[in-house]
Parts: sequence; C-alpha cells; structure tokens
Amino acid sequence: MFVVHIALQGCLRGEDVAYGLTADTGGHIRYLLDLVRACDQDTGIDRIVVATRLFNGPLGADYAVPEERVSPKVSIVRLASSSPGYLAKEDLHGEVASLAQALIAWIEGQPVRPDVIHAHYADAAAVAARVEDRLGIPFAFTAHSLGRVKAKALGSLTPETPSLGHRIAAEETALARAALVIASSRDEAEVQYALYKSYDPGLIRVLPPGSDLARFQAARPCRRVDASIDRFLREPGKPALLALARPVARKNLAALVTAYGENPALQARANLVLVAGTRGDLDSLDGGMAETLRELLDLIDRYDLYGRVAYPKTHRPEDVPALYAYARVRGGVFVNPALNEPFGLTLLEASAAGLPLVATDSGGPNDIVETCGNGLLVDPRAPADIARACLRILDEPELRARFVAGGARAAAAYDWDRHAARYHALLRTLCASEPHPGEPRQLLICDIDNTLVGCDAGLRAFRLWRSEQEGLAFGVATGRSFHSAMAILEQQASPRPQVMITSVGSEIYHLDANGVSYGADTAWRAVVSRDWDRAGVKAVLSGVPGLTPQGPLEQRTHKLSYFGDAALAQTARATLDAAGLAASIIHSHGRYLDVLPPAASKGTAVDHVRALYGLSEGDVFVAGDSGNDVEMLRARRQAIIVANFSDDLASHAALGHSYVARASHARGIIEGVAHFRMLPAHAE
Ligand SMILES: O=c1ccn([C@@H]2O[C@H](COP(=O)(O)OP(=O)(O)O[C@H]3O[C@H](CO)[C@@H](O)[C@H](O)[C@H]3O)[C@@H](O)[C@H]2O)c(=O)[nH]1
Ligand SMILES: O=P(O)(O)OC[C@H]1O[C@](O)(CO)[C@@H](O)[C@@H]1O
Repeated sequence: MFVVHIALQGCLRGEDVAYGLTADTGGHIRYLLDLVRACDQDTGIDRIVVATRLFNGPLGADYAVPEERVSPKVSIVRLASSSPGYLAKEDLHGEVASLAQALIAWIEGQPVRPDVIHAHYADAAAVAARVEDRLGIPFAFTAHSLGRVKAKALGSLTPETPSLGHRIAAEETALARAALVIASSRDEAEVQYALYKSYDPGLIRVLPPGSDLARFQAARPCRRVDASIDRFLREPGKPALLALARPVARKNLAALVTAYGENPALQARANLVLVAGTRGDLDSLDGGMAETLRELLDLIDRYDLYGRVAYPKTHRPEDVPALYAYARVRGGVFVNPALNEPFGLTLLEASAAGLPLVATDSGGPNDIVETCGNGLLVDPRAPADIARACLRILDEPELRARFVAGGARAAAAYDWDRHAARYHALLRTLCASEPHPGEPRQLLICDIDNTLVGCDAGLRAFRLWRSEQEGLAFGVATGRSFHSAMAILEQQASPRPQVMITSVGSEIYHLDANGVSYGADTAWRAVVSRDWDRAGVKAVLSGVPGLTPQGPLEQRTHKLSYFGDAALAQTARATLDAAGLAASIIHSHGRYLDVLPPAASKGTAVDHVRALYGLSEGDVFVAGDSGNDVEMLRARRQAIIVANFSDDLASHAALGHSYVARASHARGIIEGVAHFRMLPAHAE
C-alpha cells in the first residue's frame, strides 16, 4: 500500500522540529511524524509520502528542499504553490488550487499511484478533495483542531471571521467527501464534530494517538535546561507548575498566570514555569504569538510575580523531556488550561514523564483523564478553580501519587503501534474492493456487553461461525453510543457488524459499501424525532431533585441520560406525564436512567431494520443478557438469553418464549440460532 499524507502548515521537517517556532508548528506535526514512524514498521506498507508546502525565507533553508528522505520507505515532498514565502495557516486557503495542481502533477509523475491520501487539517482536505476529483484517489481526514470548536472556545471570534469561515467550509467539505475521518478521542468524535452540518458519527473512527512515550518515561533533568529556568527564580528548589504550549490565545496561558497571581498560597507553595515556544524578538512572532506573550508579561508585571515565574525564551527540540523532568524532580504539576484542547499530546508526555495533571475540561483531556486517572479537570475560564486544583495536588501526597501512578497507564493506553495496526486495517479495507455481501436472508442482532463480548474464547468461536454464515446479516444493539460501541468491538476484534443500533435504539447506522464507514439511518432519525421535545424534557427533568445528568458524552440528540434509583425513575416518569411530555424511561443496573423519544427502543429499532431488509419475523434472531434487553427480547419471536444472564431474565414473565442457552456469552448466541433454525418452521 502507498499512502500520501498532506500536511501543509507550519515548519515541517523529518528531524528536530522546533515546535512553537511559528504559531502553526505544533502538535499535528508531532502526531504525523510519530504516526509515519509507526507505519513505516508495517511490512505491508510499500511507500509513505508526506506532502507539505515548499517555502523560502528566514525560517530556514530546509523548507525549500523539494524532497527529504526520512527512511527508505518514507519521504517528505515539498510542493511549490503560488506564493513563495512562509504563510500562516489562515492564509493557506489561497494556495489550495495551486497546491492541488502541484500534487496532481507530482502523482502523475510517479511510477505507481497512491492507494489512499490522508489529509491533516482543513486546508489539506480541500487539496485532497480536488485530487480525488481529478484522480479518483479516496482520502481520509484528521482535523487535529476544528474551526467551529475554536470559534466557540474563543467566543470573540465568530465563524464569520474570514479565515475561520474558509476553514469551517473546508471542514464541512471534508466531512461530506472523506471516505473516513480519524478522531483522537470520543470527545472529538461525539462532541466536537457534532457542531457540523455534515456530521455523521458513522464516518468517524476514534483511533487515539500515542506519543513517543519511551522518550518521556526516560526523561532526566539536564543542567543546561535547569539553568535556563532557574535564572528566573528566587527559590528554584520549589515545586514547579509547568505549562508547555504554543503561545496562542486558545492555549489560555493567561488564565494560569491569573490563577497563580491571584492566589498567594499557591505562590508560596510553587513556582510557575511557562514554556511557550521559542522566540527571538517578540515583534517577529507570527499568528498572534507576540500579543499572547505580551499579555503574559503584562500579567506577571501586574501581579508582581518576578522571581516566581520563569518564561525561558528558547528550548531545543531535544530539551522537552528534561523540561518535564525539571517539574517532576521538584514534585510539580503539569497544567494545561486551554480553552479547548482537541486532544492534547502534552498530557501524554507529562504523564509518561511522571507528572500529575491539571487540565482543561474542554476536549480530549476528558478522555485522557478518564482513561488514565492521572489528574484533575478544571474549568479553563475559572482561574480560581485552576489554582485550587493545583494546590490540592501539591498538598495531598496520596492524591499526587495516585495521579502519577495513573499517568504510567498512558504508555499502555496510548500506543502508536496499536494505532498503526488499526489504521492500516481500515485503510486496507477501504482500498480493497470487497464483494458486497448480497441480500440478507436472515438477521441476527446481539447485545454487546456480556452477550457478544465478555468471553474471549466465545468471541473467537463466534468469529469463525460468523464467517461461515452466508446470507446472515449481523448487527448489534446497545445502550452505548456508536463510538463507545465501536471501541469495544474493535478492541475485542469482533466481526464487523452490518448494522449498529446504538444509544438504546435511538440511533441506527448501516455499514457503507466501502466496508469501513457507517451511515446514519435518516429514516429512523425521522421516526424517533416525532413527538420528541428534547429541550422540554431536559428542562422539566432539571427540576427533579437528586436526578443527576451523566457526562456530556452520554447525552445524545435522541437520548438524555441520568443517574438515579428506581424511585427517581418513577418521579421522573410522573414529572414528564404531568408536563404532558412524551418519552420512555429505561432504568437499568439500579442506577442508570435513559430518557428516550417514545418511538425509540432496541426492539422497535430491530423491527425497523427487519422491515428495511424485507425479512419476515421468522428470519430474525435477537440475543441479550440483562434487564435492558428485555424490551428487545420480548418483541421478537426468536429471542435468545445467554446462560450468563442477570436480572432474572430467564424467569421474566414476558420472556417465556425465549430460548435460554446452556452456553454463556457468544457461544450462547450460536447455540440459540442453531436451536431456532432446527425448529419445524425453519426446516420447511
Ligand atoms: O513550546 C513548545 C510547545 C509545544 N511543544 C510540543 O509540541 C507538541 C504540541 O502538541 P499538543 O499539545 O497536542 O498541541 P497542539 O500543538 O495545539 O496540537 C494540535 O494537534 C494535536 C495532534 O492532533 C492535538 O493533540 C492538539 O489538541 C491540537 O491542538 C507537543 O509534542 C509538545 O511537546 C514543544 O516542544 N514546545
Ligand atoms: O489553534 P487552531 O487554529 O485550532 O489550530 C490548530 C493547528 O495548529 C497546530 O496546533 C499547530 O500547527 C496544529 O497542530 C493544529 O492543526
């Protein structure tokens, strides 16, 4: 396979990238170089090219070199566009046509054409779409950061701001045109992308990045780096609150200085270390970096923080691990106060280096902190919250130790090799023209947790069995969201479902012909939208004392989720009835309470799919294990309860028609299907 990546902004080269040298030399380059390094190891990959923009000027001669070889299989190709000099990403939209032309010409000059293109950031997607128009090469898209999210986070900047308008338009095109969108976190896939008109969760796959974590695990202090910080400080031995980010408005470093400046206890307890790119003369900085730095200097002056805040002017690319080590050996904390952090590679780096985190609750840090348990999330607009969280970690050694230990999990959870393996599997399927499975003659829909998955050997047997079931369409029905379901299915190497009924039946997705992406069932969306007053239901339930909303990722357009016991479920029911609002309430595991449109349930969703496939009731099998499957099992004639059932399912009054398997988990599903197939109706 031959893959071309397009990444146009910033100062991209194979080695020694000076992150923060310009406002656009940031995490997308780190991500791409690490991705490419991991992909290079795959023997199934023949060639990888990173196409970037060629420019001349004072930033260095490297960026005017048309081809840079990174390894025998990997090279960076620089394409000339209509302007010769460096351009900020906000100005690149004017170069799209010439860059697309240059890339098309370059591809046409190659002995073999790329199988797939991967566009990084909005402007690259605009180029990729033009290349696809001309050469028919499909493209994948990774945003790295989204214009609508930035506009929302920065408030003052609206989508009408001209450059953001171009960027958002390019992102909409990417969503409408890309064969696959790769997101780094569930937050990105389910919250950030949801702001777009062309949003369809089924197009997006969450593949968390890794980081060169070994490099950060091995982080040791370096005398030269220590000296570059200590020269600012009166008591350099104190714990350090470390921030490492490009000095741009979105990173919100000013809130951290304010948090520190307004809290004398924090000043007494720790120093503040701001590593914000690399600068010579402030005036020569681009992309708002000079203004951001001036604001920081102004705050340092206003709060008279001299001797307590360090803001080194430069650091070398190889110094970054030592910067984290500086804070670690002093018992410090890594702080990321960004207004929004789409993912946040620095959080992985800091964790690997042994630092606890205080991070923004907006964006990827939600996922990272939930996965690793490595720090506290804070409202980035509340400096007092930031200060409080830092003090808690500094003052509670047990908490600190727990977060440091949690951070060590980052190395296992975020791994580029695993990313590359999953990524290549998706690209291979995209590029292969697999025969379409043909019209289904039967349909099997399984619950996921503790039915399809939960026993590795059972799932192995199921995979084999499934591969021999010609004419059987296989799907899942789950309370999980699409991406949460996809994450567990991929993690367990489940067979790829042809249909996914998610969020307790309120959403349905069908596998596209490319065998990789899914498309939302818009007819089903119309069905569940009927009589659903989400805002009204939410407003009325906000007045029920004790009913606590679950996290933002669990709230969907057609599902509101809460924590609450059975009594609260009854109160919620009565409150909705009194307000004349139609909704169904599903209470499960004694504490989860899902409020759904009246037409949505796993059972009605299965029936919708059955009708879509033109199948009769006798062609449908459903399988489940627990209380939240009752409604689906009750509604279907051929219902399978796996042996490891809970919630007294086997003796449930409404489920007398079900087959209770002797085998548990996925083996129980196989047994149940065989049972129903042997019944006289099937034998005929
Ligand atoms: O002065 C600095 C500032 C940053 N870095 C490095 O630059 C990278 C920055 O990455 P990240 O923290 O992820 O931020 P961004 O530069 O803003 O990267 C964008 O792209 C990343 C990859 O998709 C996402 O993780 C981010 O959320 C997104 O904003 C990290 O490796 C840092 O170590 C430096 O070396 N020196
Ligand atoms: O802050 P913005 O405008 O969303 O831009 C983020 C982009 O800038 C960078 O952070 C720096 O190059 C990229 O990694 C990312 O693609």
